Amino acid sequence: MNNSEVCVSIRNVSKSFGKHPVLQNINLEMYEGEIFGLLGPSGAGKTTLVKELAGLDEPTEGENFLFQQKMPSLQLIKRIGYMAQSDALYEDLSAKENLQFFSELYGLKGQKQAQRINEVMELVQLSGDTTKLVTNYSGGMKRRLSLAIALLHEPELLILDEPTVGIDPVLRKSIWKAFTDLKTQGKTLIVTTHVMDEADKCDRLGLIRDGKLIAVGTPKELKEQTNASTIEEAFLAFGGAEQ
Ligand SMILES: Nc1ncnc2c1ncn2[C@@H]1O[C@H](COP(=O)(O)OP(=O)(O)OP(=O)(O)O)[C@@H](O)[C@H]1O
Repeated sequence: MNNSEVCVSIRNVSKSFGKHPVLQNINLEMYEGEIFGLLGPSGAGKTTLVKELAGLDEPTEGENFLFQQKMPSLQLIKRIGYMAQSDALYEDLSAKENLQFFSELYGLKGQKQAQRINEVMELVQLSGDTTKLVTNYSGGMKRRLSLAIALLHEPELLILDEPTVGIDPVLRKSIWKAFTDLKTQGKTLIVTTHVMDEADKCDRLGLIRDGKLIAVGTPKELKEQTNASTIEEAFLAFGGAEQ
């Protein structure tokens, strides 16, 4: 993995909201073609960090680089797919109309647009509900539609903030299968999660607590370093709080 190209470089990044430090001197590199998991309890700073990586916020100190370019960068928008923690969907439109709207933003038109909409809806198993209004979607369906939107323009880097919240275990499994398929195609995925069995599916993990990166490594390395049999135990041994 370390021979791969660096895709994301987080350099001395700190972030404060007023006097409240939320990220404290984070240094981290992520490589092309890996699934990198950011794991930490609620309020640890995961969303704040991935928002910066998606170009939606900026650090108070330090710099973030994606594909060797400093963020935020408008040029990189087409290369990134971002799925926010709360779904940013038009409730009064159908799923298909939402997808068409976002396709236009990315310059996807005509036959290519129709093809991509079919592909992503199949991937998230919503093909039968394309014409339904989003307001009539369940929470899990909305999560899946948000994921479909993030995938529309075939981005090289996917930044997914708790992508499987509210999704049942069976579908969660198939979504993780889709993540590993995307990785096989050479995509890079950054996934924030609280869920320990998801953490185990990542190639590498960054454990975050109170805005600090307390450990980085493969799930196996993190468990071995702490003599732990589970990621949860490893997290606690590194000084993390209860999940
Ligand atoms: N715009 C903001 N203004 C003030 N404080 C903020 C803002 N955004 C986030 N915070 C604070 O920053 C801290 C980290 O929040 P963040 O959402 O990054 O955590 P998280 O690890 O993603 O948590 P969760 O898993 O619950 O989403 C929290 O204390 C939160 O209240």
